[in-house]
Amino acid sequence: MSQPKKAILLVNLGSPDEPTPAAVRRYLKEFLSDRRVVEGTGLRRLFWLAVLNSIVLTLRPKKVAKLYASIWDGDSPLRRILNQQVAALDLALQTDFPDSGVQVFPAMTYGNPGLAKRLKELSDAGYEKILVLPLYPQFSATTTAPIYDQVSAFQAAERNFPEIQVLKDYHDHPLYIKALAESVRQQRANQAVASEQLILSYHGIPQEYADKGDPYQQQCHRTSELLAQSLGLLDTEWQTTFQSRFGPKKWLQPYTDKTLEGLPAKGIKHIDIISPAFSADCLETLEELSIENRDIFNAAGGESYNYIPALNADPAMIRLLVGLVKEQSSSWLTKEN
Ligand SMILES: C=CC1=C(C)c2cc3[nH]c(cc4nc(cc5[nH]c(cc1n2)c(C)c5CCC(=O)O)C(CCC(=O)O)=C4C)c(C)c3C=C
Ligand SMILES: [Fe+2]
Ligand SMILES: [Fe+2]
Repeated sequence: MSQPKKAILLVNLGSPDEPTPAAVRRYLKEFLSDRRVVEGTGLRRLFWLAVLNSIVLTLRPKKVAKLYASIWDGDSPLRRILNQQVAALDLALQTDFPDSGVQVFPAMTYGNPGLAKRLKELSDAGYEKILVLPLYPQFSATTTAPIYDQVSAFQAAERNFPEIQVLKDYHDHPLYIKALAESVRQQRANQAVASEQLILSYHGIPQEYADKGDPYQQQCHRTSELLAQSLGLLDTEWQTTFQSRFGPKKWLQPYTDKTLEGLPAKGIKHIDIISPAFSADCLETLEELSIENRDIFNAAGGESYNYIPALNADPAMIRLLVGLVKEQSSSWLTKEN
């Protein structure tokens, strides 16, 4: 009897197709029109769409295209690393479970390769089971929920569709914490001057979203606590901050840039900084954290600033992904299923 075709979809946020103002504009329009990302109904929604079209999409693409150009590496790092993660997970599964028949594919919530199109392609190609792994360790209604929305919209539009399962989060998964801890230890083993603090900088969300029940902030704090415990850090040796503010509203605090600006005056001049919410390096880490925030820290009197890369396609990340697949769909990995 032939086996049902099974697919694993690794999904990340998305990037523009190229680092040009026109491509960035298309990407930002799709991303920032999502009601999960910028909430609001009625007049608030109309006001946001007016601001988006008249101000944001006029001014931002030119500035952001330059930032993307400064980190572009034949492709957006986020998409290039997603493809590496897909290839590495696929290889690990074919090696460990050669008869499983499971195949791994990339998808992105916004831009290409788009999730909605990918689901339709897999369904048309006869895949009967799909495991969607959003590459967001912490669940947020602004990032993971849009993946659920696209899966539901796809199913709502079809008469018959594959069985689809979506992983909600892995913020406290032992293999995730272990992978983060290993990367901090590796950084610390090689440094000339010992760091005084580990900064855990997460992408922010508007404070209002957290107040209304988004569990993201709590999950970020839990990840930080588990990582600090695993590294045996004292309370004074680490702190959690939030980066990548967008717009004039209050976002989760403390803000990364303001914190970094204040550290040297408190006598903390040597730091390591890691961004556990990003499973792959991207604009927000390679540019904002590694360049902009480094400059802020150094200008305030900081002396060493070590950015610890995202887990990317490191073996520890792939072990985590294999672990997640086993837990979510262990039966897929045997021949009969
Ligand atoms: C209201 C706006 C935004 C919310 C809420 C938000 C949440 C959020 N985003 C990520 C992960 C990423 N964001 C990235 C870029 C990015 N984010 C926003 C806005 C919001 N994000 C914008 C406008 C942009 C684009 C760049 C810019 O114009 O400043 C990226 C990088 C993409 C890349 O191609 O490199 C990632 C990844 C998380 C995890 C999150 C909330 C939990
Ligand atoms: Fe973002
Ligand atoms: Fe940013």
